[in-house]
Amino acid sequence: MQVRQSKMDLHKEGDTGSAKQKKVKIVFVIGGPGSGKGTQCKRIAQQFGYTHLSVGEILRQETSSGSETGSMIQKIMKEGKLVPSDVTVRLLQQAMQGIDNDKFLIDGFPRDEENVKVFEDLTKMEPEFVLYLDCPQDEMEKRLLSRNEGREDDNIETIRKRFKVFVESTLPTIEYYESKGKIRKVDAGKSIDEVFESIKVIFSPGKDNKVPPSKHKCKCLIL
Ligand SMILES: Nc1ncnc2c1ncn2[C@@H]1O[C@H](COP(=O)(O)OP(=O)(O)OP(=O)(O)O)[C@@H](O)[C@H]1O
Ligand SMILES: Nc1ccn([C@@H]2O[C@H](COP(=O)(O)O)[C@@H](O)[C@H]2O)c(=O)n1
Ligand SMILES: [Mg+2]
Repeated sequence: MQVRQSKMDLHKEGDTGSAKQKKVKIVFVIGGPGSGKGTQCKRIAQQFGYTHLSVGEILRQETSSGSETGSMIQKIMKEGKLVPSDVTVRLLQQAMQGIDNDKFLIDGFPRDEENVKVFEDLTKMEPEFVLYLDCPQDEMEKRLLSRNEGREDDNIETIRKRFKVFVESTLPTIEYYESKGKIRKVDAGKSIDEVFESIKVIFSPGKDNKVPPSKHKCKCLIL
């Protein structure tokens, strides 16, 4: 069953049917809170033609919809916890289905092993690679406390809870992708420009991005 006509047709649950093939390249961007995911994704999207989707932003938008799901999400985010993966992945799928691009940067995803499993089950896709912004915690804390964007979760109490979730739930997903040879780690504790210089190497074709040429192409999906 298709929801919308788009160059990007993702699986919907129960859609095991037609043999239409689509090529979509997905890069997950993970790192601790304040590691600079949003900042760097904007630059990558601009320079390399990706569509940047921030999962945190998608969830925040849902909180202003007035729906019951929105209220549930708002409560969870305030506590620095993780939204159930079925909710998150469905909202992410909806956001992707409306976009006519075949290259996506998914910022802030996955956050735990359940995110990974539900994403793989519902979309039948895997990321091309996972960009990991590795940043010292004291630097991330400093950045978040001076971010000043009015986010309800940018207070010291919630920030510490988010760090705990990162260590306990998100780091294991990095190990999972490491075992698949998909982690591209950069030192995100440097200046914005310096971090982007390291990232450019990873995204530039023909550079030492450790993606073997045969695997660098988009995956073909059978829908
Ligand atoms: N390399 C850097 N050096 C100094 N400040 C930075 C750097 N990267 C980002 N910042 C600043 O730190 C703050 C957090 O950055 P950003 O919003 O990109 O992080 P994030 O990883 O998306 O965080 P979150 O997970 O909370 O959404 C912003 O105010 C941003 O301008
Ligand atoms: N996969 C995700 C991503 C985010 N959340 C929730 O949103 C909060 C903010 O996310 P940012 O990426 O903008 O920092 C995060 O603390 C979680 O509450 C989520 O549940 N699952
Ligand atoms: Mg962000």
